[in-house]
Amino acid sequence: MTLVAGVDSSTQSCKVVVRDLETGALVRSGRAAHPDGTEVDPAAWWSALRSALEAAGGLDDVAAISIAGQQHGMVVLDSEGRVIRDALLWNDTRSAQAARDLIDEVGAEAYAARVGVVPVASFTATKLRWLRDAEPANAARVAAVALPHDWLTWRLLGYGPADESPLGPDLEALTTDRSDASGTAYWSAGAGAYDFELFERALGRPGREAAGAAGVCADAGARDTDGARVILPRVLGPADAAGRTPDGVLVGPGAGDNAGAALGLGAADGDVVVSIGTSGTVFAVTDSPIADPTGTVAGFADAGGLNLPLIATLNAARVLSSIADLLSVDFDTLAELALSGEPGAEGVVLVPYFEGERTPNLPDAKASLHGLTIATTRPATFARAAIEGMLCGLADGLDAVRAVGVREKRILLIGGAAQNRAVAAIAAQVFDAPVVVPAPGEYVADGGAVQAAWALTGERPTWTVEAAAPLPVDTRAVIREQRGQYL
Ligand SMILES: Nc1ncnc2c1ncn2[C@@H]1O[C@H](COP(=O)(O)OP(=O)(O)O)[C@@H](O)[C@H]1O
Ligand SMILES: O=C(CO)[C@@H](O)[C@H](O)COP(=O)(O)O
Repeated sequence: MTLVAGVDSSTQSCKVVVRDLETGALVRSGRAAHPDGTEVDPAAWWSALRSALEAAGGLDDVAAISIAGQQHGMVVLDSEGRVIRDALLWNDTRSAQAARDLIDEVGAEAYAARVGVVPVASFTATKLRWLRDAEPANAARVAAVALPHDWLTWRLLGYGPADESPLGPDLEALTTDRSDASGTAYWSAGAGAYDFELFERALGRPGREAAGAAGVCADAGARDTDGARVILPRVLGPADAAGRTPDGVLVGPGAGDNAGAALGLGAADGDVVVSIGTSGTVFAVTDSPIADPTGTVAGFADAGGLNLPLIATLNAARVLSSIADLLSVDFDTLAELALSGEPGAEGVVLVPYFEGERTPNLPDAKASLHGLTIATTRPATFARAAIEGMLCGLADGLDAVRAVGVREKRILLIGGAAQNRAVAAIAAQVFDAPVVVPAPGEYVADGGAVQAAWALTGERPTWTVEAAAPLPVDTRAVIREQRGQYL
């Protein structure tokens, strides 16, 4: 049996799946936790990846692997391959002013036209601008900029600081893929190329694409050794390999986690994916790139050679864990409480902007609870209002992706919180389209396994994904309508 592995290095944890190349059957899996916080030492991800791989039985009998991961995080490396400062994650909003500055300088329409996105605090470019302004000494030391999955792929290939890796700090060996590159705000899915002027505008230093690992690099002249230009990872296509691990395991291109999920689910025309993890996301695979000058919908690339228009919220599964903690209940009891009441939670509305918000773009917002009376101040209304409030943000996201031309036949509901029976049931009352909850699984890591298989064989595998029957559409207008008065 030939085995392939996929990884999801997500915000809260690292998950590994090992699958049979032929049938796609799950053979083994493993996971390890990531630290909390929006600023993380990437060494913690490397350590979690190694633990999760060990828990999944290791790579000795695995032919190929590919790493998908949380998007946008800023990993800055010096010329010795060392991480200069902790990575700023996608949900770190300190670069909100930097985003506004970049838009003032370039213009929202120009950004959308050039790279398919208008900067918000999540995107890598804004974090680089923040670094330039807040930590100029660190900005001056930057020799390469990578995303979380790029950096982990590089480490897995054997690169890193000289005292920590067999192959040493060859920054030219850094790779990324189209999907993750498109979340930087300096790579265009439409053009299939970096926009180096936008990169330089962000960091204040010129950039260039990595030439390829030593001994592999076709164009030795492309290497410039004076370090004047900052290296950006070489962008791989869907079937490309990044290289091999020191033990000979083929390494696929990797992906942003949402693109990974689309691949793992086999999302096709008519499918809109709603993912409820640390982030809430709504996305679809489309033939044409989109450029939304309002910045609501990001024109990302997918991991299969197409496009992935996407909206993201900062407040998703953690809204539910916060309210469950507040009520001192587990997730099953939270579900029971939420389902014990009527749609609309007796007028109680949670606007759940606990962490600021990205859609709508309100990085400094806070959460608020409305409509309480003495009679409605009960665990059941809080539980329902939390789920309804979180889902309403995603329903607005569905409207936004529809507004750029996406037409869904069904919604595929995935991510940790999709396993909550109240979330699935209330989703059928909030959305106005059939909701399908695929079998519980790690679809981002599965996307990594698809990439590994693709890089190994040259063919995209056609594994089947099990899904329950669609939940009947049961839209209750009151849920979204009553919230309108509090936005
Ligand atoms: N039954 C459940 N009900 C609600 N939330 C859940 C449930 N199970 C897991 N979660 C939440 O899902 C999140 C993890 O989901 P996941 O998709 O793995 O997130 P990420 O990819 O962002 O790390 C955690 O915040 C966890 O608390
Ligand atoms: O910022 C985005 C997408 O643009 C997020 O979706 C991150 O990619 C993190 O994902 P999770 O850890 O929530 O899966």
